Amino acid sequence: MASKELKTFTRDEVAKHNVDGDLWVIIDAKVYDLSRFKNLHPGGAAVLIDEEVAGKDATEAFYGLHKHEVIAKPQYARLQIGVIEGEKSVIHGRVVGELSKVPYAEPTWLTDGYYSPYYTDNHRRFQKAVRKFVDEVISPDAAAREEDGKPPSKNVIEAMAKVNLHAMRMGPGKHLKGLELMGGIVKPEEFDYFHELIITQEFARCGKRGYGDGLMSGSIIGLPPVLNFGSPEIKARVIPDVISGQKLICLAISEAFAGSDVAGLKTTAKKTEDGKHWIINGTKKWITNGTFAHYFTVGCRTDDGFTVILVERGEGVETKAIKTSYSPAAGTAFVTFDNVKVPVENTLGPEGGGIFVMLSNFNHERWVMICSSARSQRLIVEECLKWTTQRKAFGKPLHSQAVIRSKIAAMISRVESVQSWLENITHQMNNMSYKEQASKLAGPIGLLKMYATRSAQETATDAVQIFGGRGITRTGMGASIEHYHRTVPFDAILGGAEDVLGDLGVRQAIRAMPKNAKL
Ligand code: HEM
Repeated sequence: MASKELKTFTRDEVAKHNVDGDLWVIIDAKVYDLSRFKNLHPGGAAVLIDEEVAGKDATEAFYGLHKHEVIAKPQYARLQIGVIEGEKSVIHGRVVGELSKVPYAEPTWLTDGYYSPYYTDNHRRFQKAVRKFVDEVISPDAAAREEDGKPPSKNVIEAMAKVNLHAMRMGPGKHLKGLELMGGIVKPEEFDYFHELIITQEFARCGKRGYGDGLMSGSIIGLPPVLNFGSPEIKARVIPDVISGQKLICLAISEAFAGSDVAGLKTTAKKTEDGKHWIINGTKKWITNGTFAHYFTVGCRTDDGFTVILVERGEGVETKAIKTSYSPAAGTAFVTFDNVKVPVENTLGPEGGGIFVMLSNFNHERWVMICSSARSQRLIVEECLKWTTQRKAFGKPLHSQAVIRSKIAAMISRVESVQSWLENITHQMNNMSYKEQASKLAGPIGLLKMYATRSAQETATDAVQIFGGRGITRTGMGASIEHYHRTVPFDAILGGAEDVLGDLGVRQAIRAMPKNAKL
């Protein structure tokens, strides 16, 4: 509705429209005519005709029961007929590209008046641009695709390619050479792990876990073996395909038979008699992006042990969707390889050296997952702070209950400690060679991922308790909480189960114990 059509009313005038058939309410200094909408109201007519609501200021009642996005929808916004004389609306939803003012809703470095040793002005400019891009391009698609379960839209993948987001999500390195990054905000040689952390954390703000994985997360784990171990010919063909968003690649390691236990994998690759091809047979399970991937980075048993081979979709390759507890937008697949013939040139790294190819990939994958988990937890803190402020129980805001404040205290402490440890590790990554990272950071990253995902699950449980029935309802006020609680275990399983990672961290520490260290 154009604003000039809106009239100005006094509160007394509005109060006269307080009966069935002539029903107005005030919400945030705006006047709504609900006379006809009343019978369509999902919450029923009775609550609107109630004498506490009809003709009155229903701001508090409205925000106790609806998200702001309800009233921002065009079909409801047009119920507005006027504004209250001399008053201004103060409530607004997320503003594109803006930082939240809710305490702890942003990491410290993005909070007014606080400092950080890690981020430069360039990181800040980069964050602004990525946030705007996510708010404008990705978030609307995330909400729609999470609902209909289709893969992320092609126009989003293409828009990401245009600013080279796919390439940046592989981390700093030679693959960025000559590319214009985020419209030139950051030079390829300046791009560091804090820039990548920013991308991952801004993406996580969409709060749609299945879609998030659908957004080419398969490439983040499937492409590095090609980048680091592919032959020059393979690199020249596959890398441009993937970073331009034209083709998708996924990592196919885990099987119904084995996950973390790579030695237990059953997919085989046998050489043809002339030694020119591999013949691959076997199955892979839980392969993220598998249903729509064009390339598969596949872990195989070979005569020499374990070997990683690049397979293209074609004869003998089949993918079927697996129903998981998050959206099919992630493209989670069961993959079968039936006598698939692949040139030996597609071998990634040395034959029998697949374990090293995989291990060198794990640190980055797990670090990306921590970045994402930390940001998703923060989103939940923001939801809980808003909800406990606007929701009244026993006549007072929910946060007037000490037990609620204690849950929020624990949530804040968890997310802040995860973010601080993460930034410390990211700083180490910026200052270590890839090889040093593999030897010095595998343990800390494993431990932090374990800590982050345990924290995330505790926060999810606390949030459901705070939201009550709404925390288990897919629409309405608690929709984000329900979604988070349902999908949070993905972080704790993908990239290595919690106990395995914690153990890895401690074993690495034990190996480094000095022989002369005694009590
Ligand atoms: C412009 C005014 C209003 C619009 C457009 C509107 C719209 C909606 C919508 C779309 C829902 C479905 C739930 C959701 O998506 O969040 C809903 C539920 C509800 N509404 Fe309204 N509503 C309005 C005003 C009010 C007011 C003033 C009350 C006063 C008490 C109210 C009480 C409720 C209740 C009790 C529910 C059910 C909530 C639940 O299931 O948790 N609504 N409303």
